[in-house]
Amino acid sequence: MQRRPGTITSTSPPESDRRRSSGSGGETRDSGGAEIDLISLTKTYESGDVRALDDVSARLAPGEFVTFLGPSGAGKTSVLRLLAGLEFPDRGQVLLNGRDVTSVPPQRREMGVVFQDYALFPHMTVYQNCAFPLQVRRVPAATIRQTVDAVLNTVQLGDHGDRYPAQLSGGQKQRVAIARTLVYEPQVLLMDEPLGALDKNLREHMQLELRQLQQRLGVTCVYVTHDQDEAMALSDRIAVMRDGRIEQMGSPRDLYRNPRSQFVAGFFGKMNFIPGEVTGSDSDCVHVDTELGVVRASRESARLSQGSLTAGAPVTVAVRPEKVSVTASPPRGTAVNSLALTVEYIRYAGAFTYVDGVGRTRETGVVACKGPENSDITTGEPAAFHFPVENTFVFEREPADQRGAGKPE
Ligand SMILES: Nc1ncnc2c1ncn2[C@@H]1O[C@H](COP(=O)(O)OP(=O)(O)OP(=O)(O)O)[C@@H](O)[C@H]1O
Repeated sequence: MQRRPGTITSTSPPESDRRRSSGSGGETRDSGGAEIDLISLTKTYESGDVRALDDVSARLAPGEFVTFLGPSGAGKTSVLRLLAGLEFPDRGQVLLNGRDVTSVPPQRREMGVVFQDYALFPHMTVYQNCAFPLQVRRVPAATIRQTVDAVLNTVQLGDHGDRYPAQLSGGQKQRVAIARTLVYEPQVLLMDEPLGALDKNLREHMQLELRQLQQRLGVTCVYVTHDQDEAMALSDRIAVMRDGRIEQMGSPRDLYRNPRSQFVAGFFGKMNFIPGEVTGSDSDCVHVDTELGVVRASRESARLSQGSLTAGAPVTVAVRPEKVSVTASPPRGTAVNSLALTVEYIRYAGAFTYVDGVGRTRETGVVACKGPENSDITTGEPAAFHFPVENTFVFEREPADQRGAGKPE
């Protein structure tokens, strides 16, 4: 059954029978998530002197998984808290299926919230933890049993209902925390670093589970993390936040391939950054003088304002290690973007080999990511590092403390 746009649940019993049906395996089936509109959200906390959110706007499609990613203090949690109704904006609106819920209190929004600390009741079993919110709302016992059983099956804990939180692994506890929000049948799941407390292996496993669960239920998911790998693995789209604003929003692939700023480029995967100055441009390319030599970038991959295209403008050249080839001698023919460097390290990483090249001062360098073969390259010897003009970005130079993470180590 399709949900009516604009429906907001009250604290009354969940609409289990109308909206969710139990499959033969006792799994929950849901009819979809809500569309969310964030419109010009601006927020300054009373005790704070910084603007936590500054004109944040985004539209999230029903069933979409959107991650807010950014460094500490960028405003990620503030977005989530405004969405949940735990804070209210100074300006702007939150729409749920087109309906303004900006002033609606948290318990009247159809949203489940999961935080990093699972906040389970230690003296209650898994089943009781999930049943409690429904008991408080005086849902009939038979409905509670049916709903909790179905939800525990959904998170694959159907046979763990009698356990206490202390008898569960971190991943299982987090699944109970998720299950507890699903009993409300939310159209939206809000998650703030929910996997932050888990070790790497379990975290990766839970990422997969979370994504599968979200896709199965069709719920709209808003996720907060500062971990770019997690964001890439989970999301349909990522909003990269910085200083209370969305710097860029797009699919993981789009952000990786077409970063609009040095900050975003540095947040995804590894990136070589080489400082330089513009020497000129023609109809095809921007020319940049760097400590390693002259580099050209196609006009399409130059993210420069007209003012920064003038000779002498400080810029940063950026190229992905996997776009850099390295050979003992320069390639035949054109010498464009071919840098004569000294091989400092060769690092074998299983399927790949990283080759680190440095310039004369050894302060600036380029990392190439190659297949395992590299027999003609030797540590301490000269080599040519070359990369295509069309894969070379040029960004306005960022102050050192504002660059994104992710430079090749
Ligand atoms: N209750 C509050 N009172 C005052 N300032 C606050 C409050 N909550 C957040 N801030 C400030 O608002 C800004 C954004 O905080 P927010 O928690 O949204 O960032 P974040 O990106 O989630 O950071 P983190 O990754 O560290 O959790 C920060 O400068 C923070 O110090």
